[in-house]
Amino acid sequence: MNSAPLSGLYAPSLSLLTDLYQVTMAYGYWQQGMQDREAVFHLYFRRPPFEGGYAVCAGLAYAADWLENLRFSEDDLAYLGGLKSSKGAAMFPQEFLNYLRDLKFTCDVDAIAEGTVVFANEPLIRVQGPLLQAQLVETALLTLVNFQTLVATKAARIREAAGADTVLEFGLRRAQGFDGGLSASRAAYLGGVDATSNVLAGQRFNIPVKGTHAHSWVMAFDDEVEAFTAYAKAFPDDSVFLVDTYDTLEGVRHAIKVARQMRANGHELGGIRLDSGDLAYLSREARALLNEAGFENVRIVASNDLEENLITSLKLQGAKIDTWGIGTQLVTAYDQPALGGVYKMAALRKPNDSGWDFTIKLSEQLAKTSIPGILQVRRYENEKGQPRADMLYNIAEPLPDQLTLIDPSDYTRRRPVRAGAAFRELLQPVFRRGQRVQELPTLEESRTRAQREVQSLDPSIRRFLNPHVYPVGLEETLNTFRTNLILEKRPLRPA
Ligand SMILES: Nc1ncnc2c1ncn2[C@@H]1O[C@H](COP(=O)(O)OP(=O)(O)OP(=O)(O)O)[C@@H](O)[C@H]1O
Ligand SMILES: O=P(O)(O)OC[C@H]1O[C@H](OP(=O)(O)OP(=O)(O)O)[C@H](O)[C@@H]1O
Ligand SMILES: O=C(O)c1cccnc1
Repeated sequence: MNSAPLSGLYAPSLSLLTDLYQVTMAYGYWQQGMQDREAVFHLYFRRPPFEGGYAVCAGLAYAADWLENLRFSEDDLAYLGGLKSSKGAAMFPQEFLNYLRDLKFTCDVDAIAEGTVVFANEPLIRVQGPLLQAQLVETALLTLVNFQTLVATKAARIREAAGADTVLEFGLRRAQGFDGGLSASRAAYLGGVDATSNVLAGQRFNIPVKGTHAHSWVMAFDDEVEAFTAYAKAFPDDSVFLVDTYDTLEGVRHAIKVARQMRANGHELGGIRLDSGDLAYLSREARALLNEAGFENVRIVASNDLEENLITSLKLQGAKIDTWGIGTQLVTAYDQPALGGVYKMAALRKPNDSGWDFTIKLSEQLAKTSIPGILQVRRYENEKGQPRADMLYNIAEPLPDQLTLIDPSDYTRRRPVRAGAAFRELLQPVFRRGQRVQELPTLEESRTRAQREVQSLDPSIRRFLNPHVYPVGLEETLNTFRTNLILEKRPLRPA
């Protein structure tokens, strides 16, 4: 179920889930005879989303599934064969389509496990293999990883604000289409919500499904008491009544009335839901009414455009809310609708030679200049397993004895690595020569990892407002190499 999240969702083949320019470049490389030149690409983002201090990596299960199924079907080839150039000729010749028909994915892929906390500039995925293939997979990897990482991060922030309270994801109706809704539900669960209202996500990913009822249920009856009584008849042990259709506190009194009848019949009301008005005030009043009536265990669910900052504020206001229902803001990542992850070439084998050319994309801003090399991410941790700093280094070059981390956007900021400091390497093999070499963790395992990893971060990095920047440095020889490559590639303009 979890290992093949895309299968059967769309057409038999998803290989055309790409931008046209990947296919035109593939044709060009093939025409040049460059298709098998070995190349290395990294997928990374340049800034954590939501002006936060970290991101939660997600989407690898989808990406691995897509890569494993990368082959062009006859329908795909017929479609590509029908594409025309501006002069009306076939865009791709039959020989190239034949090449695509036989194409098998043979790259090595290393990736950071889903649920790991990650930071700017760290490759989440490294692809190494024939240039044509390593380039062709760019768009799919980005679309599959960017969105889920974004939503998992939003969910982790909401989880942080909610503490030990229950968080339900209610976003499907507001999501970016059904595929957006489905991957958002998966990523939200991975990032830390407890359940979803999305039944398809429940079925496909084994996520617990939960919910209450809508205003229309109340409107379909003559009055609230009748509506609640009918709902309790259908779900005597799992009822949560939505109390704000007409007047919230009056609704709470009606819920209490029905809860008494339920208790007389041996059942307990599960909760009430507030969906409008001042949620701090109304939840406190509702709690008082419920407690006075002997319903201390009836939970108060709140919804209405909630997100992490509102949850924090409501808690500060003394709101008595046990369960948070979160839709729009979570699944659309409302305050930052895209992660901006990129996929950049970092190394290319020299022609007729076994050595590497390390490649770089320059930018006016140092922060946007790519990092050359075949990169690994080494995470240094203290005795308690808390992350202290990450080091990016080039595995194709020997490491010096004394390691120093250099901030990639400010070389004056540097920190030496203590001798014997404990670390783990974050990029782990997923494919070797196109074959899966690792069973990926289940969604549940990735969710557990995410909670553990986020909690292990220093609170200064987790805070929402102006978080501390977690140190990610380039190993000194890599930094020197990068600086020299920038100087070599940048044209000298006389003053
Ligand atoms: N005590 C509070 N402090 C801060 N924000 C709150 C508080 N109570 C509710 N909110 C938030 O204020 C926003 C607007 O609430 P409001 O009740 O006006 O919503 P509404 O959708 O206009 O209500 P209605 O459904 O009655 O039209 C929502 O995002 C809600 O979550
Ligand atoms: O507010 P969200 O975080 O997106 O959570 C989902 C919302 O969806 C439902 O109502 P809907 O918005 O369809 O109608 P309503 O606003 O009129 O209640 C529900 O009552 C929530 O308010
Ligand atoms: O079950 C609910 O209460 C629910 C589901 C979807 C959207 N809003 C609320």
